[in-house]
Amino acid sequence: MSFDVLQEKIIAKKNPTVAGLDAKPEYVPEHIRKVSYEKYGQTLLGAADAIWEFNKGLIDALYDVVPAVKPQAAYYERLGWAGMALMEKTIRYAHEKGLYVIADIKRGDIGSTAEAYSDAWLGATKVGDVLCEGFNADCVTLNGYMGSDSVNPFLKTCKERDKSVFVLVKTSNPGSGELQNVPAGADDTVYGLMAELIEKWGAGTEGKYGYTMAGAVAGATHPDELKQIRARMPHTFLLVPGYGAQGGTAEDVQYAFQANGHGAIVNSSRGIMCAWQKTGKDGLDYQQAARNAAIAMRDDIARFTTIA
Ligand SMILES: O=c1ccn([C@@H]2O[C@H](COP(=O)(O)O)[C@@H](O)[C@H]2O)c(=O)[nH]1
Repeated sequence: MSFDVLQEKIIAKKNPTVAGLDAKPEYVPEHIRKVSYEKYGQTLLGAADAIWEFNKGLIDALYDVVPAVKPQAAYYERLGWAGMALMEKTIRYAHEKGLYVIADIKRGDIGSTAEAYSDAWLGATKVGDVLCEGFNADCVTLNGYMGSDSVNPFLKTCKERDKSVFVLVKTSNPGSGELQNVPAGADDTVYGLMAELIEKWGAGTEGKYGYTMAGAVAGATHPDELKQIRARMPHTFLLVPGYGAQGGTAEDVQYAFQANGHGAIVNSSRGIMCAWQKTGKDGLDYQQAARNAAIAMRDDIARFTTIA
């Protein structure tokens, strides 16, 4: 079961964190960009080549520290076809290094289109008689606010290919409350109803750690809601973005975990990828800086959360 694999990687590394790979050219140190731009010019291909070198370097520096990486699709899509190839190569390389890959795609659409997204990111596409694999991530993020028919095709693929999903419940951004915190139902909120739906969608697929294949996203920046979500979703693995760059702290994210320290993974993207920008060494030390930042995050979270 996919979340069992993730939980076991977390236990083995004693580290419930995921390193985000938000592929922005500005995050890549100058010495790497220079080589790629000389080869391909200042083009989308040049940017994708520079980010590929950067991603490989980050993965090499982090694979024995973190259990997972989370490439954010928007940054790859922005680079056109070169970005799509970069995404595929990055996922493959992370897998070669034993990392669990969460593709942050936040998709949501009508059933037939959701099926196409699901084939693309978790499954395979039938071409003639042949099933051709696409990105082959272990897990994707989804926007489930279109309802069960937008999520079901992904859950079908999860069952067939042992994958999992994280569905948005309470997002980390400042405006998330505009809709998600609106009162709804009998003494509830929109995000509370979504939490209930996700528990229902996943029911019956629990793995050995007790989590279903339908996980949920709950931001570190809203610790009160995080606490409530943890209590209301006992069978749901949580992805917790918002630590670090968005202001979430180790004290805040402790509420995402169950008493045994299981059931959640905390993301940091800029905090790890851009750590080199704070060392004053022009990015020549970007690998060491990323590694130090990932270790510091692990140790920070361990001050409040112990993994059994
Ligand atoms: O509620 C959400 C859902 C997803 N994200 C994504 O996580 C990372 C956060 O990056 P940082 O640099 O660590 O702030 C980014 O890819 C977001 O798209 C989120 O922030 N909040």
